[in-house]
Amino acid sequence: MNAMVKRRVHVAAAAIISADGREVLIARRPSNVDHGGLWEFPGGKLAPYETGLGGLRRELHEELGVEIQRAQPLIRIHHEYPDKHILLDVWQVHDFSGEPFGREGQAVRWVPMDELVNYPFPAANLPILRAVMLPTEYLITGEEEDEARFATRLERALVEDGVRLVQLRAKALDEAAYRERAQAALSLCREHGARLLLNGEPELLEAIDADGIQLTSERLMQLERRPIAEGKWLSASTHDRRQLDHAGRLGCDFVTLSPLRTTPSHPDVAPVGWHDFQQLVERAAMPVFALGGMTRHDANHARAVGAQGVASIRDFWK
Ligand SMILES: Nc1nc2c([nH]c(=O)n2[C@@H]2O[C@H](COP(=O)(O)OP(=O)(O)OP(=O)(O)O)[C@@H](O)[C@H]2O)c(=O)[nH]1
Ligand SMILES: [Mg+2]
Repeated sequence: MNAMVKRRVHVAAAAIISADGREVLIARRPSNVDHGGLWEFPGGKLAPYETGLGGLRRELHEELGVEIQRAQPLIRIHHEYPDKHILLDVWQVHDFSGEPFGREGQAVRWVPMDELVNYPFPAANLPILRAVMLPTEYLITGEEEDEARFATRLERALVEDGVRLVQLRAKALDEAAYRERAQAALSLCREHGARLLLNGEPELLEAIDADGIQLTSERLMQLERRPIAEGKWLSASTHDRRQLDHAGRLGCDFVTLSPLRTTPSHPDVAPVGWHDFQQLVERAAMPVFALGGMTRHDANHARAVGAQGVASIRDFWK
């Protein structure tokens, strides 16, 4: 086949979420088709002139016998298969009518989010799994000198705001003090079912069994290989195309992209703005959180332009 005329395929797929928010519906591809026997998110190729959501409505009706009531964009993935370029346009479906079943004879199964990794999916699907498992809000902890007040603030965000993803950022602390705070933060996060990423060196995970590491953009660019195991979450701070591409090569599970707006903390840095943000995110190989002047009120807009959601200190650290 001539590589110059690789087929371009636009596919719409759905992460259908159970009413309690804990499970997602997956289906097994028949053994006689492309990627046969692998699991997938239900959906299929768009017909000419169909929109993503329009095509998805048709596919879910045909494949599962359900009608979409409410859907939100989750992630768009561009992936090169040997024979084709595929755009996977994935939607999170929160409400639907009808009882899903395999109308084409395929197996369908409700699976708890954190068991998704045990199912074999096509190669393009890894970022989708990440996106399904991640929330729309990412709390970055702010300055705090007092450990008791730190704990109170973190617990407030976990309980009142329902935060489920936390980055412990504490540039003012020395290593010993950081570790101590990390242990306290980890217990609180565990207690409330939240994940904790440590902002710092990958080696920190040897001392503190947190859920992952957030790299600075500087550290990101120095690394040539993923520095932590697949079972832990790797994130990085990015500000431009070069850093996003490098994060993709390194196998980052998600990233932040900033500053979306000008912020008091970085007044001299030119903001990315929604327009460029959307273009950068479109080509990113992993879920992206918008950071910089964001509040939870920006989350829907962020999703609409392709982001996983918003990351913020200000809006959660009260
Ligand atoms: N639906 C779906 N397709 C996926 C996923 N991941 C992935 O790589 N693909 C690929 O995207 C393409 C989707 O094609 P499909 O076979 O579902 O298309 P379709 O429902 O329109 O079927 P048809 O062409 O047999 O009528 C396949 O090449 C498939 O391997 C996924 O999670 N869901
Ligand atoms: Mg299909």
